[in-house]
Amino acid sequence: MFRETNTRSIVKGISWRVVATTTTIIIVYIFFGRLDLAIAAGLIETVLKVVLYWGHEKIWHKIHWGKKKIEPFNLWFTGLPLSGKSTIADKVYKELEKLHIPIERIDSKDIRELVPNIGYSREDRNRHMLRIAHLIKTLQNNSISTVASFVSPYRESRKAIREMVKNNIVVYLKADIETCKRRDYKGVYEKALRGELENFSGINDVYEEPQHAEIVIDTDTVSADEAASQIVKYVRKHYVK
Ligand SMILES: Nc1ncnc2c1ncn2[C@@H]1O[C@H](COP(=O)(O)OS(=O)(=O)O)[C@@H](OP(=O)(O)O)[C@H]1O
Ligand SMILES: Nc1ncnc2c1ncn2[C@@H]1O[C@H](COP(=O)(O)OP(=O)(O)O)[C@@H](O)[C@H]1O
Repeated sequence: MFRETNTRSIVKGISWRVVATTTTIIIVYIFFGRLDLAIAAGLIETVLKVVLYWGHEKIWHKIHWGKKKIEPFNLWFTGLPLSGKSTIADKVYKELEKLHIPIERIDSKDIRELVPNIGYSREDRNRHMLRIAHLIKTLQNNSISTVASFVSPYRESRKAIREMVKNNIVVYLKADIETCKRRDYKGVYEKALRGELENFSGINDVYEEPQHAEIVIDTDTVSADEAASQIVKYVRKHYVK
């Protein structure tokens, strides 16, 4: 993020006055063929317009009509491992970035690398979710929206997130467990089925389906592109009009 310095504003103001005054001088000279008149018009215009511009800006500063506040929102992707969370969330994030709103992407794999000693027990995952909720809340306090993707298999942790975070949009990516196993490019289902992973959601631990998700998409039948487009449409309708 950049902040406009006072020096830059002043230099920009001067450069614009030079361009505008020169234009006025040229136009008056073309019409009347008198350089003295053209320069006088240019000078009067400069003084008058500096004062008028200042007044005009002051008045508009007080008028709130036509201004739209963009409320930060959180898109929360949940679903079984390999249901398509990262794939679709990445696509959605790429599209939302084009709207020039402050937005961040938070994916489970990046966060788990940063937070050591966090496992997959119910207690660990619930604690982990509270940390993520706190992070999102902090970003929202600075008007930054988020696209977050986590398995988040338990209702209580998704409820905690909803309570802590503003404008929470739960996106439940439904997928048949057999489909997820077929997509297993990470080899995690294979490991879980061999008994090498404990508490693996959908295999040897529960995935509690969301009951109040704002968006539900079945990735068995809906392509990743179509899913992303549905989600972006929802965000544009409710938050970025
Ligand atoms: N035991 C166990 N259970 C579930 N998932 C496991 C487990 N071990 C490793 N993995 C891989 O880690 C990813 C899930 O991490 P998350 O941070 O999203 O989980 S949670 O939200 O804290 O429940 C998840 O990745 P995704 O495929 O991106 O969902 C799994 O591949
Ligand atoms: N309709 C779909 N939506 C999302 N991903 C899909 C879809 N069909 C096939 N896939 C594939 O399934 C895999 C999903 O992996 P990923 O996005 O990492 O899931 P997750 O983050 O839920 O573990 C990717 O290889 C993706 O290309």
